[in-house]
Amino acid sequence: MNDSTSCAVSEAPRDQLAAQLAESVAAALSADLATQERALLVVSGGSTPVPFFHRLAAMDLPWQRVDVTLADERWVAEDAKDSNARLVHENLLQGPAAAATFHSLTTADGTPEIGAPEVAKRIACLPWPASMVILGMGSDGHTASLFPDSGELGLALSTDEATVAVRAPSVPQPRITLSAGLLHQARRHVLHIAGDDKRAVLARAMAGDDVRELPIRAFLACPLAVYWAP
Ligand SMILES: O=C(O)[C@H](O)[C@@H](O)[C@H](O)[C@H](O)COP(=O)(O)O
Repeated sequence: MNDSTSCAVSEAPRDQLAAQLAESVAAALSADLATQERALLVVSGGSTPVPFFHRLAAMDLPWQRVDVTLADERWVAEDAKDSNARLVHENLLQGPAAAATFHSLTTADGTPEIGAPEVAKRIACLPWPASMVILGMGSDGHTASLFPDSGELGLALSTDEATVAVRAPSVPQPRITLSAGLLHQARRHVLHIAGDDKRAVLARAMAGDDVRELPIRAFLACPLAVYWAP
């Protein structure tokens, strides 16, 4: 795995991949914490990151100096079963990593359109640039909540704002996403995916350039370190 090579692919069983990614994230946080007081890690939801969260949570790091937030979130209560905040609390903020500070992407407002400005203010107070952004990807090529069928995709790809409220016919709940511009600011970018279907989507993304068709394309030149397992 070479974090400086665009789209380098690491192939390993999923648990081994999770361990490798946890090592890489810990090294990035340690390197940044050697020169700055606090470091920021941006993670994604979904099913893929769970074993990685478990590995990272056990790492020996000065977690009390680490801020954690999400690339995107469903606009649901933090204790809802499909809340990414809940996923992070239950799987990452455990053991040594419980000392990290988590910053959610939701408010008590009824919609992300109302809550997004407050979340943006919260997010602006974090120690940017993030040490690392870890993205996932759906089989439609979405990443974070940048969905091909969302009316807000163009805004999320172009705005200088930190957050965008998103609705997409392909997903049941409204969402909030960090904008592509803010995600781009991170020092390091990782795409963590598993399965032959995701690999095929990535190959298709790498063979073209229409970001609206496959929004993951917005990150292919970051450079993006790809962690893939069968
Ligand atoms: O679900 C989320 O919270 C993220 O918005 C999404 O971008 C996710 O990373 C991909 O959909 C991959 O999800 P899986 O890991 O479940 O395939």
